[in-house]
Amino acid sequence: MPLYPEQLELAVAALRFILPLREPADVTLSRFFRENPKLGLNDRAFIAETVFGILRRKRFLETITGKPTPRLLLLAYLARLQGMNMRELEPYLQGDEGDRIKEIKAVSTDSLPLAIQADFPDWLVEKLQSFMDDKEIMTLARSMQQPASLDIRVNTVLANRDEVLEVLSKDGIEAQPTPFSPIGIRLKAKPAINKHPLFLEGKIEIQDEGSQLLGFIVGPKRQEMIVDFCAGAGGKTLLLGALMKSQGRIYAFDVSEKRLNNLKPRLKRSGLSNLHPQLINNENDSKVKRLHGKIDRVLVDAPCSGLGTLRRNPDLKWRQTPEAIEELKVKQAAILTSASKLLKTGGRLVYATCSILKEENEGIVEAFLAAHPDFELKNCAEILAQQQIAVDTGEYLRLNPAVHATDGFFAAVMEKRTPMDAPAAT
Ligand SMILES: C[S@@+](CC[C@H](N)C(=O)[O-])C[C@H]1O[C@@H](n2cnc3c(N)ncnc32)[C@H](O)[C@@H]1O
Repeated sequence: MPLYPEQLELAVAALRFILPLREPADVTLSRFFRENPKLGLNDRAFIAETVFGILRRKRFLETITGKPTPRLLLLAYLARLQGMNMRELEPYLQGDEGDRIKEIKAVSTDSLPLAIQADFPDWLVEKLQSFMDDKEIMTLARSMQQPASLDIRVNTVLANRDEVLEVLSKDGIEAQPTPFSPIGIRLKAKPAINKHPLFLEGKIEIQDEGSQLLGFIVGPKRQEMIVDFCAGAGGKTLLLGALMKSQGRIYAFDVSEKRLNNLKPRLKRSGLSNLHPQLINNENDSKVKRLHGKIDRVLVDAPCSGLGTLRRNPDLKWRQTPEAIEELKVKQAAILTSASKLLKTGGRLVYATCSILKEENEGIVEAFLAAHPDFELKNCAEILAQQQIAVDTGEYLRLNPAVHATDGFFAAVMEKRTPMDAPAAT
């Protein structure tokens, strides 16, 4: 669809509004849309796509433009990354912008440092270099420079995948089954699926395929007692509830009242009756202690840097800091330790993040296992294979957008041994 100059101006205004990056870009963009209620659907789509496209390549665009204004960033994005030629850009250009764009188009990028090509902050590249080579970092970075697909999960309590695929096809929404999750569907485009009857009737939820796989890693059985320790707005809780066919009992803990409140309408739509949201003050809350030793499976979907979700939240790479990650690591270890006390002997503890950093993933799990010999690491690939899910990343689940076309996720499964099997602490 051709651009028109007003659209370009609107995108510049949105970019100016968002670029200080004082809060998450999606929050600021929603505010921009609320303050500009007359914008049509096409304008909104163009603005969102453009602003997020620029945030994904902000460092690269700033480098090739020198000291850029939001307008120049946008023009450079259209010229360099969207492949618009000078003739197409001409109607939008002012003053000497034509000359600037010609220069920008000619900048050679082959010898740019890795961090600029990857479009990562230096500190992130340094952290990644401690366990990845430069080629691997570039492959990961390129995958994170692309927008994420729109994945949905079929709520198997109310529908099955074939039936949902049939409705979508009838409604002209192109979709296909996700390659790994047996209850996932990947949409070709980004329709407003949250307005579709399938969504309103609770038959589908929006959920990245990687997030869906975490439910299968937990593998809850009907009649079990489950705790989703960091349930948030319940993305994974709802999946666990459906996998249990609305039987058994799931406690959805979180310290954020706002997030738990966001779970309520989703819970209502889902038709599930086995979920019990519980606001806790912290990981040592008395509501947690009351359940010590009584739970079959615990999911710790820990608060993390979120760096596995850069396709969706590209602003995170510019807002996250090494200092904040240090604080998160302390929190992650404390939550995992508290959560582990909930388990019965033989129970399953799943630690998961949407981070790509070893220090938030393997680092936390290895320290936990060293201090808790009563827990034994289990093999994620085997657990998935038992459910006919062919994702083999070894003992740990390590999903990566470059390999699996999902967000970056990590999971480890640990089982609480019977006391006599447990070796002494190291
Ligand atoms: C990665 S998010 C959870 C996402 C959620 N599981 C989902 O699938 O949508 C991490 C959550 O941990 C919560 N959290 C932070 N500190 C916590 C604590 N001490 N105990 C429990 N939850 C905590 C945050 O409020 C946040 O909702």
